[in-house]
Amino acid sequence: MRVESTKLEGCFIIHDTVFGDQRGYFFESFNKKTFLQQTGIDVNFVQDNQSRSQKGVLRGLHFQHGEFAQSKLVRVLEGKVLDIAVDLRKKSPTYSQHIAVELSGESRTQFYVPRGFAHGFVVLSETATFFYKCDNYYNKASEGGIIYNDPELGIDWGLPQEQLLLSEKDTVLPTLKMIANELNF
Ligand SMILES: Cc1cn([C@H]2C[C@H](O)[C@@H](COP(=O)(O)OP(=O)(O)O[C@H]3O[C@@H](C)C(=O)[C@@H](O)[C@H]3O)O2)c(=O)[nH]c1=O
Repeated sequence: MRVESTKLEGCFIIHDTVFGDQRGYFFESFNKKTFLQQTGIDVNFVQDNQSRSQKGVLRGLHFQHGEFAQSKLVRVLEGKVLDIAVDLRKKSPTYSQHIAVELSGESRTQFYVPRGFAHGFVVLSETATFFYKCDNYYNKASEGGIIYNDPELGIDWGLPQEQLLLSEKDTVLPTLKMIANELNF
């Protein structure tokens, strides 16, 4: 496992060590001890999620407030996505900045998004199966979100607007400025 730091403190890109042979391949997709050694984070994942989406589907930008804040280790099993994390930690020097990471079934790259970030992704391939581990349980009442096209965030999602497909809920999310006072990360 090789861990790459990013411009946003606490966000890591993870390249796994893959063993290939005539049967196919093998790799450890998560190892708590190695993860701690390489990142310094003693994470305790309690929930795994999987979703499948067609091209142009944009899920996000999502987070959970307060005691239900979640860190996520995300990856793509099949297909290709552009994954986005936005820093919502008020005291962070990179507050409101984001990072974009391409994840695919082929590269098997993983992305660790710590608590205090909004997260979202858009599907670039015909379909994509997205898988992620979370260190806190889903809690509907704690759900928060930021609109994907917040002009102050200026995220380039890599696809033309007319190709994007969002849930109804995700089309009416507020801008970061509108909810900045409620954030307590
Ligand atoms: C996220 C989640 C949703 N659900 C339910 C609620 C709802 O009925 C259905 C679909 O939920 P959503 O529309 O919120 O799913 P989705 O838009 O895929 O939400 C996810 O988006 C990505 C970007 C994230 O970062 C995740 O944390 C999560 O917020 O699944 C759960 O039961 N458990 C969960 O952990």
